[in-house]
Amino acid sequence: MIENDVKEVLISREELADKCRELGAKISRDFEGKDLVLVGILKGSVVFMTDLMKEITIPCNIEFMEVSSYGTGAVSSGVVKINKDLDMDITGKNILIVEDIIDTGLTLSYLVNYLKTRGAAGIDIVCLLDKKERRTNDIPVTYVGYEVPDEFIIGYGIDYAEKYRNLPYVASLKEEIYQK
Ligand SMILES: O=P(O)(O)OC[C@H]1O[C@H](OP(=O)(O)OP(=O)(O)O)[C@H](O)[C@@H]1O
Ligand SMILES: Nc1nc2[nH]cnc2c(=O)[nH]1
Repeated sequence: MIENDVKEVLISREELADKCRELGAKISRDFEGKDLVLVGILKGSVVFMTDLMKEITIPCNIEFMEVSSYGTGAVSSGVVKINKDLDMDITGKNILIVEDIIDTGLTLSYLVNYLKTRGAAGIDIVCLLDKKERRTNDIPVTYVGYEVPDEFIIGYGIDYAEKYRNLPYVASLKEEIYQK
């Protein structure tokens, strides 16, 4: 049972559903009349993206990119790699990057710079979880769901070594699992 490796449940499924409703309503208001493209960053954002997009009531395109910097473990390699790029031309579009978690900020600062080179009219970020105390790359995040402590976070799309993405809530992982 994957639940046995959970140290503490940090955000329940009910709280996550409420947060998606709240963020979806704000985004729908703020981007009314604009050419909006949601860009989900695989794989971690997949659950958040799915729940959030159902709460957005204005027309929008859905795109995905896959980038990685963490390899299979708990420590970032420091180098961001694009494994899957956008499928569409984003010239003149308003991009809303949908991320699960911001930690050092390396991934998002790399992505924002990259998307600027692709001719986007505007780039905003919605990030479910913010590990603020770990930030090394300062990056403006337009919408933040929750601040989380500097613990190893899993669940609701977020993995450790590709496991635990299917936990329906956000939790911290027991130290003995990732310090093995
Ligand atoms: O702020 P940073 O220190 O850059 O960390 C945040 C990034 O780390 C995670 O992705 P990961 O590379 O683990 O890939 P995944 O989404 O496929 O799990 C997460 O989804 C963010 O993209
Ligand atoms: N799974 C996971 N990925 C991360 N990437 C950056 N921080 C984290 C974290 O706490 N958990």
